Amino acid sequence: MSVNSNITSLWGGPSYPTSKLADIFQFPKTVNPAYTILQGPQKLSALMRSPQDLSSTLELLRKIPGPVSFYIILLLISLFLHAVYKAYATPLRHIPGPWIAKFTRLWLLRAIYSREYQRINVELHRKYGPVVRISPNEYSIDDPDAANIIYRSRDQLLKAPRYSSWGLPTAEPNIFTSLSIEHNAARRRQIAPLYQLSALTNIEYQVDFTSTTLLSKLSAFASQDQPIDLSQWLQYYAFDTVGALTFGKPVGFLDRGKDIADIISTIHTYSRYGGVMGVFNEMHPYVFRVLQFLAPKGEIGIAAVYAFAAKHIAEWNCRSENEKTLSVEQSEGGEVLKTDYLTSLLAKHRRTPDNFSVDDAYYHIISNIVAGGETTGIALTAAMYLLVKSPRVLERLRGELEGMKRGENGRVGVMEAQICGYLNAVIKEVLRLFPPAGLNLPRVVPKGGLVLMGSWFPEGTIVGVNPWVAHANTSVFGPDADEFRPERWLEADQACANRMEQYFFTFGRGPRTCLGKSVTLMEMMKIIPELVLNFDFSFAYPLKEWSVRNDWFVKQEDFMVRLRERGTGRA
Ligand code: HEM
Repeated sequence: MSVNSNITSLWGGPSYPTSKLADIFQFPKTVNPAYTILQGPQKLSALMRSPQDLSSTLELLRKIPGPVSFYIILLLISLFLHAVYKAYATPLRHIPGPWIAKFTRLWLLRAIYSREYQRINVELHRKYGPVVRISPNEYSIDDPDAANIIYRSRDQLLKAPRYSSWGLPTAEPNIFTSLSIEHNAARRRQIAPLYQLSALTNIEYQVDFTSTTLLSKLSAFASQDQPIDLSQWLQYYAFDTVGALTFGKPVGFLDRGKDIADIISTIHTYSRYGGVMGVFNEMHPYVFRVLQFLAPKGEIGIAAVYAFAAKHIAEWNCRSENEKTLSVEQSEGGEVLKTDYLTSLLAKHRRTPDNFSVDDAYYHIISNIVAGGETTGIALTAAMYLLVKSPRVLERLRGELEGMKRGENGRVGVMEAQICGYLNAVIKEVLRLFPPAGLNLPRVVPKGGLVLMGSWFPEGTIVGVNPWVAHANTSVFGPDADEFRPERWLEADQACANRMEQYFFTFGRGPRTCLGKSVTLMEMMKIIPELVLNFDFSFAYPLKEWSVRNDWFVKQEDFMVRLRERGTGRA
């Protein structure tokens, strides 16, 4: 697959900011009764709950000329009988859950569409217990022993087809969306060493560069005593940082103080699309093509990320042979990061052109931006929010950090941060209380079925744990699981610590665990100390809460703060 074909085959962009995409799911207002049935999850569930609506719909259907209405009624009856059969002809019919979810995936669709799935899912488990039926063939699990089986490393369970909805049906699946164990493993092997913390420390100066830009922006806001949306600036920071690590220079969100080419909002809308569409993933290739057809053409949104990457590859290709050799030499010595991911991967291509193509490099770097920007921005926002809300924790953290050693350039080094016990406990607790991924991580029960929590789950059943549910489990994290208390990670005895560690789902579990975990941790370890040492933050509007929306990534907005420089840091 050539670089160009990749770019042109894309769904081009931000055409649908979150609110607009929602409109796509609303069918046109029309007198055609078939549309009345299809008008979206809310209407449909209302229809199912209300016999009056149902009878009026049947009345409408009756008005359609003879044979057509006959076939529609036949179709509805067969669908109904099929749903009833699926609901009860399973050994898992005793598993509790919302009544309607036994019969149709529409309950799940509606719950995800509501953008509050993490809250709904936690409440479901509080009401029904450790296993809940959330669709005719899908079960949400909250049990550490069952989780050990579902996310095991040997004989790993396949990812559920839902993941394909985050992929482009016209292209090779990416590492995250791939449903094939072999494909995923082969692709992961190509780059995994470059994502270890030891490799990343070589290029942490890229993080320092964007940190300095963020801190000077915040200083300016502090001197103007201007309220700012910190969630937005931390998103710019996270995207610029992962951009710098990937391409050797930031995309420029911080400098320009805006979402360039709507890249950030498009990635977010795309994650919402994947989450909602995943429930009926078999329709994704068709819906995607329609959206692609409707999307404005040009280098905007995700297409802009691809174009940005293609431009950097082209620039590298235009270098003289001498320069190229030099950059290969700079990156020689096996799998090491010398300047950025792209240069290292192109160097890998240069060393072993038959095993690793330029397109392979292209394939890998895109996922850095798509998977690594928003997630880290969310984690940083959660950290700052929880610290502003918890003066006790903030004070203890500052106490630890004030004496910490700095690197030569005056910035906090990851090696120094790694040995700060309380800082690491704070980061862990933030990621526990506010995991950025907010849907179940579904897997398919393999041939022969599985016994989970004493029940037999037949082959093909979908099972999964939601990080929000796991982290609210009081038997693992204690009766104060709802509280932000970093000390829990420092005080726990070995057995309890192991149990918490095993049930820590922020980055997933098992062989498909997050590849970029160390990238995020490095960013958090470096920037959180800088922020809390350099500034005092206070809520700009104490009575107004931030807004949180679950679109697979549980993103915050309107985290409005005022800042004051403390004079003890080194902004
Ligand atoms: C707070 C930050 C992050 C969170 C919460 C997060 C969360 C996750 C989760 C939960 C999964 C596993 C999904 C599953 O099992 O269904 C995952 C996979 C993945 N993540 Fe992250 N992630 C973060 C940052 C990053 C970064 C910075 C990168 C890249 C630079 C990245 C790249 C990936 C990739 C490539 C996968 C797919 C791995 C595979 O399936 O083999 N992530 N992430």
